[in-house]
Order: sequence, then structure tokens, then C-alpha cells
Amino acid sequence: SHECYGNPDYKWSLDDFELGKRLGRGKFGRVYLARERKTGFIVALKTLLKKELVEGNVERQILREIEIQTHLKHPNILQLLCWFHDSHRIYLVVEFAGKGELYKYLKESPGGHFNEHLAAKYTYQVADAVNYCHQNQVIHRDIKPENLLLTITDDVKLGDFGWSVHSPSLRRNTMCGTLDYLPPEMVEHKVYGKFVDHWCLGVLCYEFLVGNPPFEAACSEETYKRITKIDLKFPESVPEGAQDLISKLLVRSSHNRLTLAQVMNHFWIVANK
Ligand SMILES: CC(C)NC(=O)[C@H]1CCC[C@H]1Nc1nc(Nc2ccc(C(=O)N(C)C3CCN(C)CC3)cc2)ncc1C(F)(F)F
Repeated sequence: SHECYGNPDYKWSLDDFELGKRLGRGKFGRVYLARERKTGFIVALKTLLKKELVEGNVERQILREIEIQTHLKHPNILQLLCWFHDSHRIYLVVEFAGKGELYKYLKESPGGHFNEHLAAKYTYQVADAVNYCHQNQVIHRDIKPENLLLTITDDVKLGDFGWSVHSPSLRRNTMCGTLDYLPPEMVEHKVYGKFVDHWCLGVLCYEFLVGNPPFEAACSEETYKRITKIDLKFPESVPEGAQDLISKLLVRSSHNRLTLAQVMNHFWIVANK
């Protein structure tokens, strides 16, 4: 078994790893392919510059991410294997996802969207991962294609817990990035709970099938309006079953959204995953 687990008080350091090619840029630093010298185990090494974390006032967020990702263990959640730091950087040793970023596959797919089987399979796997998070009192809050990775066996891994919190919660740090995934209760700055993730799952499934999120608009004010009005339109190409599932997730009153178990057992998911 991987020494990270076997021997909890082993002091890991950069010397334990042989660095490979750069996989890309994460939120706060570079991500490398790496190999653990003793076992040859291939991992992803996320490096975070301490200076940038302090400047960005995100130290607590990173420590919460480490805390959460070390304790969550699920086939569709990217496993944080161990971490260590030196004078300038924090290093996160994370599972390597062989096929990389799901959103790139979404963009490169014919028509810029997944077929029914992939959309149902990936929606099922994300629902399974999020259900596990909720059972561990964690809400993710940032489910979107950019936060999903694909393994070599074409399975999804939830890859980023930088925004996850213990529910219920009121968002403190301002969000950056897309507004497309925000549920009404967050747009209206209300206190919210785990059901924000149910909403995001509906937006995600829509984007898998259509290629863009349901409330996309030219400017953020317009997106806000479309979200709070639930201005949901389906192109002809979206199958009935999927429309049924998505319409039962993109519901204003959060406790009336389908449960994650109902998503995983939905007739369209079961028939197509
Ligand atoms: C969820 C989170 C928001 N996202 C991220 O963290 C991103 C930010 C940077 C990379 C990724 N982080 C990870 N990426 C992998 N695998 C991986 C990535 C990229 C490729 C790929 O397509 N190329 C190298 C291509 C190969 C072809 N050339 C042309 C372009 C790059 C192949 C495999 N495993 C674990 C991680 C993790 F998460 F543990 F760090």
C-alpha cells in the first residue's frame, strides 16, 4: 500500500519525488506529473506559493481544502494522498487523473457536447461523489466541468475542494469565475445549504448535453435575471428523460430539488449510464 497511508508520521519532502512534465496551472500554482522514488507511484504534485496564498488571503481556504480532501475517500473524488511544505511552497500530492480536464473533452466533443451515454454516466458519478460529500457534512459549492477530471478508464473525479465548506454556510470570500452555476439562493445572498450542489448538478447535466450552461447570457446582470426567473429552455436535441431530470433539479425552492439518490435512480440515468 502507498506509504502515505501506511506510515502517517513519515515526513514527506520534495526529495521523495522525481518531477515530470507540467500538467498545467492550478488556481494557486503549477501542477506537475511526479513519480514517488521508492514505489514508482505516479502522482500529480500541486505546488502553491505561500506568498501568493498570503496575498490572496486564502490560507484558511487551502487548509480547509487539505482537511476536507484528506478525509474524503471515494472513487469519484480525487484523493489527496499527502502534503508537505518548504520555505516557499506548500505541496499537495494528489491522485493523477490520466485523461486530464473534462471540460477540454466537452469542448472537443462533436457538437461541443457529450452524447447521452457519457452525459448520463458522468452525471451519475458526480451525483455519487456529491452524495458522499453530503453524508460527510461537506457541500462542494463549485461543481462545474472545470473542476472535473477524467481517469484513464474514463471515470470522473471531483478535483477541487477550494470552495467546499461544512454546511450550512454563508459565503464569505467573493467568488470569481462563472456565475452560470449559481443557484437563486446564492444569487440572492441567502443562507444556503447542501441543496446548492443539487442545483449545480442540474446545470452540469444540461451543459454536458447542450455544450453550454442553461442561463448563459451576454452579461452577468442578464445571467442573474435568467437564474432567478429560472428561464430554462431546452434545445430540441435534449432527450425528454434528461429534460425531466434537469427540470426537477433547477427548482427555486431548494428542498424540493431531487435528492441525489433520486438523481442516481432517475429513469433517464439508469437507462443511459
Ligand atoms: C480539478 C482542477 C480544477 N484542475 C486541475 O487541477 C488541473 C490544473 C492543472 C492540471 C489539472 N490537475 C490535475 N491533472 C491531472 N491530470 C492531467 C492533467 C492534464 C492533462 C493534459 O491534458 N495534458 C498534460 C495535456 C497534454 C497535451 N498538451 C498539448 C496539453 C496538456 C493530463 C492529465 N491529474 C491530477 C490533477 C490534480 F488535480 F491533482 F492536480
